[in-house]
Amino acid sequence: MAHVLGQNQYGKAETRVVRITRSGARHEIKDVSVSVALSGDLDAMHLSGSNAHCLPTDSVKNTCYALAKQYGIDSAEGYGIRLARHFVAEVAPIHRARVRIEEYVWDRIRTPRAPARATGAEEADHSFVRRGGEVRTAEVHWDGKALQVVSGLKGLVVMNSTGSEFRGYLKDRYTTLQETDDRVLATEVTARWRHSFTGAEGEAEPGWDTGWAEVRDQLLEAFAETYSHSLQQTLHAMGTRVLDHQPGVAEIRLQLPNRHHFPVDLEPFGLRNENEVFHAADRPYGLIEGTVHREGAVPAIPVE
Ligand SMILES: O=c1[nH]c(=O)c2[nH]c(=O)[nH]c2[nH]1
Repeated sequence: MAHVLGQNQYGKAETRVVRITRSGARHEIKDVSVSVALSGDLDAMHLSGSNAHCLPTDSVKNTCYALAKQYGIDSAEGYGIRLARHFVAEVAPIHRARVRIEEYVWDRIRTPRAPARATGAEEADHSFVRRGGEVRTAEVHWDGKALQVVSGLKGLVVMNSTGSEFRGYLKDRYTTLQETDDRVLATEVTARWRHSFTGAEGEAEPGWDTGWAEVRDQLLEAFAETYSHSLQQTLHAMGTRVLDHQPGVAEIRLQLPNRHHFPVDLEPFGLRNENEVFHAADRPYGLIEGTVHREGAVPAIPVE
């Protein structure tokens, strides 16, 4: 008995598009994951092996980038409608398109040093923190004699849409990376800081909550205000900022994965990508880690 081909669809899932709009110094960012499923006259592809009706999923992905460049991403819905209409209108065998979009929302980092503007004083022009997903951590060790308290946070995702370069690095025969004087710098901060508090009789306990909030602010401010030659240098600036302002913190350890944003090559479609459309890669990632401690303090936060 013959079997019947039932519902089928295909497309590209989870294309990560970051669209930066640069209106002068003040940037806007849109960060989405797009999943497109197309269906239509695709029976022959499954039954006979003819690919004549198949627009490659690679082209579907490219379309996501190209339309983001040409029309921007005004809203997830608007972008989704544009994409869905595009495939049905432009690709003859395609009769239905389903476009799912997840949008990651970014807020501007607030820093006292940001230029005051009519539109949002104290908000950085090109430094952003991703909303949601952040976790506060604490680790306490007590062996009956010595107390060790380490506060922390993880999942704090930040981005500078400019103000970052990476050049002058060592090159060997396997180096293909091109130098850049203007790149997107994005990372997901894991920070742990050890308090000098010993819990001795009569020693005042620090305000854990206010201290934690201050450290978070200082990490964000340093990230936003540092012109970055590398993530390593930014790490040092962030750690130093915390030690400068928190006398009760003896050391801070930071783990900063470099969340690479690769400019998409739009030349094949006759479009110029002027640092506007990026592919946000999730792996592999550079992993930059380091401790900043006070002179004389013996680092005790474990290296993971
Ligand atoms: O800030 C960076 N540090 C690196 O060590 C590195 N390595 C790399 O390929 N890109 C970058 N960026």
